[in-house]
Amino acid sequence: MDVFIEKSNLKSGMTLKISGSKSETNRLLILQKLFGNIQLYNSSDSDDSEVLYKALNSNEKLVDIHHAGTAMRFLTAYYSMQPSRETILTGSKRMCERPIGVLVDALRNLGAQIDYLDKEGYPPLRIIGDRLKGGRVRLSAGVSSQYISALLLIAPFLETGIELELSNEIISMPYIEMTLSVLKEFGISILFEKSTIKVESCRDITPRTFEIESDWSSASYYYAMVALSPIGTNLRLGSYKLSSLQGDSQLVSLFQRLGVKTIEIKGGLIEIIKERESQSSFIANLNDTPDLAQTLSVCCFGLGIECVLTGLQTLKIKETDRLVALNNELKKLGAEISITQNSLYLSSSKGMTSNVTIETYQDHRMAMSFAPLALLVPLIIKDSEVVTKSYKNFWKDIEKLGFVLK
Ligand SMILES: O=C(O)C1=C[C@@H](OP(=O)(O)O)[C@@H](O)[C@H](O)C1
Ligand SMILES: C=C(OP(=O)(O)O)C(=O)O
Repeated sequence: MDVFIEKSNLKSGMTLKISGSKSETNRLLILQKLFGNIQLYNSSDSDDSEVLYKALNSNEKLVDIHHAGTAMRFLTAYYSMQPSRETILTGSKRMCERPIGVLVDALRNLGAQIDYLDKEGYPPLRIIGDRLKGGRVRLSAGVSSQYISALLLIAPFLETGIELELSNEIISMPYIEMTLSVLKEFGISILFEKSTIKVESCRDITPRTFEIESDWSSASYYYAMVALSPIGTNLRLGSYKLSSLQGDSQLVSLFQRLGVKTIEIKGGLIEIIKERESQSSFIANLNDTPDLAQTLSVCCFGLGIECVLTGLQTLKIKETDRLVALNNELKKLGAEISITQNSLYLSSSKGMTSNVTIETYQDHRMAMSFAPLALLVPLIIKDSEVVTKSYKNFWKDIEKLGFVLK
């Protein structure tokens, strides 16, 4: 369904509670299944977490995880170490275009039996599970950190643990650190030195609960809304803390440069306030925080400022080629933009075209990152339901904040 958003004003002083981090949730769902005695609070209600939960609690041979990258990668490792189980793991058309060869090769080197059912290096996969022993394996860290997290999550359950030797430049490092932090919280012994990560075998943990922090990537859209509003506008978001496991909490310093200040207040809330005008140009390397690329570039366009983003090499293998999608849609609004394989350049601009229809390319972040522009001009977001991949209540929540949707 397409949604028409009238030119709207953000209601200042409102409070929103956002659902749990999908990255934290999906790691913990795997560990919960493997250890059995973990209780989760504030789990993500995203499609990606629902689909993973369902897969982990079903004995079906055919498992379809739709668009969920983490579910695809984490389950490839998980099914590989389930003795006497055969699984056909597939996903949406786009998922079958997202590479998985680096992970499959690493698992095969550990003894896993995995076949490609269509194109070499891509889902769908046939996985014949077995008791993997573990050991040392080398893989590239330059394509997706999810391959590394997938191996780290099963590592405690392998007889000898795992030793990963990472080659190439490490991308999305905070997601690897999140996986390691979660394992450490359960008392699992980890050593990360230079480019080698060792995880010890450990099958038992003391039963415990885990309170998942809300999703910082979802918070980014509210940062953009506040940045595009008059000075003094503020919102309160929960449940967040400034010392987060999520790399996207770098929003705090990134948006400080766009005039938005963050304060941690009691009760697990943060307050974000438009404190001053933004800088006149914005330059950032997003190697650690690729999911913020759309929010930041669209917000800079709304602010009319120059924007130079680098470290974007992974964007082309996400839900869509996000660099091409940004280039197409920002151009429609009147932006002067150019892209390379790993960067985006946006000139400073004045004004934008009204009533443009934004294509979303089956990418939740295309819909949510363009929506804040309705604070400046009316616009139409195509296939608005895409947001449920990570943020089920997005449209309801922004209506509460004053956005007028039709
Ligand atoms: O591990 C995770 O939870 C994620 C890692 C990142 O992917 P890449 O490592 O492929 O960049 C990120 O873009 C994705 O949304 C979630
Ligand atoms: C890239 C994303 O997710 P995934 O890779 O897990 O599909 C995302 O949520 O922006």
